[in-house]
Amino acid sequence: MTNLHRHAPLRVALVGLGTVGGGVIRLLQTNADLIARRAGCPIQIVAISARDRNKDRGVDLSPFEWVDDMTTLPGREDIDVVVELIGGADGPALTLARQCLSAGKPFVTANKAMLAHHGLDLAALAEKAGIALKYEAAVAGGIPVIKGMREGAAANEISRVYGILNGTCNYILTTMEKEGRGFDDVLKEAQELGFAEADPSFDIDGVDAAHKLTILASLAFGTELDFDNVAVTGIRHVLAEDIAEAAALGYRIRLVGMAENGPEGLFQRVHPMLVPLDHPLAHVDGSLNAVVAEGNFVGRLFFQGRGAGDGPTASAVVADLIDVARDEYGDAFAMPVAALAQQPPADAGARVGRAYLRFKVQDRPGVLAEIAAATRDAGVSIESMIQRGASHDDSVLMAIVTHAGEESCVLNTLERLAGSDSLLQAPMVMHILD
Ligand SMILES: NC(=O)C1=CN([C@@H]2O[C@H](COP(=O)(O)OP(=O)(O)OC[C@H]3O[C@@H](n4cnc5c(N)ncnc54)[C@H](O)[C@@H]3O)[C@@H](O)[C@H]2O)C=CC1
Ligand SMILES: N[C@@H](CC=O)C(=O)O
Ligand code: NA
Repeated sequence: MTNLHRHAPLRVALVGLGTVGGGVIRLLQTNADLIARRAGCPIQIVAISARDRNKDRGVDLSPFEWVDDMTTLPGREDIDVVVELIGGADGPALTLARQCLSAGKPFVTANKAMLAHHGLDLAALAEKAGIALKYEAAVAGGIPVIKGMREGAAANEISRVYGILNGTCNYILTTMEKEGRGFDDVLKEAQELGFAEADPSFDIDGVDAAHKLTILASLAFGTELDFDNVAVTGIRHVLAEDIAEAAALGYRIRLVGMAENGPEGLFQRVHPMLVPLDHPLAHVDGSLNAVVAEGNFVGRLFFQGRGAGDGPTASAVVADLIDVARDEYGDAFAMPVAALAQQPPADAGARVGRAYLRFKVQDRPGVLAEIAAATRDAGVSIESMIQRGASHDDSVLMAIVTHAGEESCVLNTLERLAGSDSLLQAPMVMHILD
């Protein structure tokens, strides 16, 4: 340790000792001296808590006091800040957050589920107590996008924010694409690498990305968090054939979270999209995340980095602790809760864009004409089409890219085909990023 510290140590209680908690312990140990110089004081874990005291976590926990009842932490005067790395929108994480913020104890969390659902209430508690509520790890893991949006881009009116917000899905999609491996096999690997949520359906069904998008949208637009109006589609129904057809058409498939704000309302959606090869998001691979924000003075900002895993996520948690030690914090959502605007949701059907439609159909005369008639009657104009027969049965895969048109017309095409006995499975629609 150097002798340049300005203050006594920042004393931390760490709750949750899984992937991220373990990473935080390792990072605070490995970079202790540098962190102390940057923070102006050493950052020391004094107390730890998790569900299972006896589990081997691959880190030495003996220097720390084990606490069985985490609800005792908010009242302790020998603890300066509580770090919550349990997860879950409600339950013990939320109880702990409320107790800490009500008791005037600064609070650091990586819990995007809790923030997406209860962020405004928690921010109001922090505001009332005049203390820090920090959550850099909650969105895009190690990328300092919360700081970037809250501080760096704070002068701008942001019209659109979008990006790849889930490391597990990006790892699955890009590994399937590059190595031709199956979905379940790659998901298992993402879990072993510590990327996935405790319940991985939150990842693959797009819910985790929606939690993060909710937070980003509030920061970007100065609007209240509105998780309930995020339209969510995950990657469960993306087939290896879609990835191959998208590649043949000049695209890569990514799970994209996108939010736009304008006079027509707040548009928020998470869905697999076709990303043109010349767009930077097409080159974001593995557990990388990326966020694009378009500001009226700064122009296009592009943030990229590791969105999941112990090291990157711990990096964000400890950055928050350094801010707490420096006494550098402000309103959790970049302005007082009362100043956040209430914005109604926009009508997605009126959006104009291009789309990819995939049909698995019977290989028999008239099927192509049936689909073409449905698109024509719905007012959808076709830009390109690929049709391939399967070698193992008499099915045909038809992949269509439309010209730009209203999304409601694409949905109308599907409605016209609903119930057709030519379709062997439900069609897939993916919008194309422009
Ligand atoms: N793993 C990652 O790459 C990232 C995770 N996060 C978030 O960080 C948080 C922690 O995630 P992980 O470390 O991956 O989870 P994990 O499942 O590896 O660890 C969770 C820890 O919390 C403890 N825990 C769970 N329920 C508890 C309860 N009721 N009482 C006491 N302890 C309890 C477990 O014993 C375990 O030590 C979650 O909110 C997650 O969404 C955020 C960014 C990235
Ligand atoms: N499960 C999440 C972890 C980080 O937020 C992901 O895969 O991105
Ligand atoms: Na982050």
